Amino acid sequence: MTTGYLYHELFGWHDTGTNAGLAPSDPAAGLQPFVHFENAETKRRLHELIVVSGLIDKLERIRPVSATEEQILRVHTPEYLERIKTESALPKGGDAGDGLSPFGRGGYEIAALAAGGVITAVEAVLNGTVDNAYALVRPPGHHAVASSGMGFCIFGNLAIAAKHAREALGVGRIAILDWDVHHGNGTQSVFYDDPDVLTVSLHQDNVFPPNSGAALERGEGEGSGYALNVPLPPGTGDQGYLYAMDSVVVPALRRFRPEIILVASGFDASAMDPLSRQMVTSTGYREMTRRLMDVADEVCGGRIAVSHEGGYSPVYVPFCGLAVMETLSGQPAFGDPVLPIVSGFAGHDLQAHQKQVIDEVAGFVADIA
Ligand SMILES: Cc1nn(C)c(C)c1/N=N/c1ccc(/C=C/C(=O)NO)cc1
Ligand SMILES: [Zn+2]
Repeated sequence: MTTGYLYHELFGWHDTGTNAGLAPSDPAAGLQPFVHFENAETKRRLHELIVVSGLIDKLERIRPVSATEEQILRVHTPEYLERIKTESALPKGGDAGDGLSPFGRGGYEIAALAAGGVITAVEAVLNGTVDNAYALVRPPGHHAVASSGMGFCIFGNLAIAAKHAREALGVGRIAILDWDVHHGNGTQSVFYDDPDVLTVSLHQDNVFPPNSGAALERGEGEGSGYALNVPLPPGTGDQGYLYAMDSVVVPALRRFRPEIILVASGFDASAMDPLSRQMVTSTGYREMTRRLMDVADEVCGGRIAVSHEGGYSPVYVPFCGLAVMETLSGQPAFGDPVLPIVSGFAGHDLQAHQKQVIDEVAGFVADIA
């Protein structure tokens, strides 16, 4: 099994400042400056664990190539692209649109490298250089919509890569699974009316964006039925996520039969994440990846390309990400010293109210033609 791995130090230089990602510091309101939750550390620590664990020697290193303006414009408006370029040239940079997604000078070039990194990883999988790939990119992308960034995202990295695969490489059906704990609203919006791109989002119910990702968001027009959303209750642990994989994701992929599966891989559903309230452990991520690989082997020659999204625990993101990449590459587990703590939490078993949500969405899978 040849697994491609893409990372670049520039991703650690994306400057998100000290507004914590929630609101600019404001002493009068008691808001002290705080490192932005979407910071370099959570990605750099994952990269360094991949190196220190020795897994890096089992992976095929892929060098990112920056996305071109033409590639970015397949998803984003010219006005938005120009605004990012203009603000990126300023001494203190700018913001992607919601005041929570800042970038420093040169932020455009880094965001273009992130989007291009995902394109590069997808191309390596499609041309057979690697069997599957993980692009550890930053800034993340799954919240970005055509005319604005949001939720720490500047460009829709995976959406741009999927558009490239279809429009430049002639790929037919593409499935995009988003297991980041927040709704993959941006990716969904790009393909909402497209029956050839299936988007499936597993997320904690109504965390971010507000009022986004309900089970009844199922696509529109020609794309009706080709968006699936599983708004999981807070506290959902490994078995809840695995039941969602078995009941919704795998059956949907079997019916849809994509030519490649893309994954928006955030680790903010982990049991140690500060921005959400799920309980997934490295074992949960390992098993989710295993199930995805099994169905990918069935339907699309194992072709999977993964793009890093959120995940804000500097302690646990490394072990969750390592578990995914060990599974993708068929390597044995290095070990997760945090696992005894988080796997011991009560509530990992499938709960009735979680099963109810998942079973409702499972009923929609039959509408995939
Ligand atoms: C502040 C604020 N104010 N209000 C009203 C809302 C709803 C706010 N939440 N902001 C957030 C909360 C979480 C994220 C996570 C992004 C991610 O990890 N995506 O994968 C982004 C923005
Ligand atoms: Zn997230």
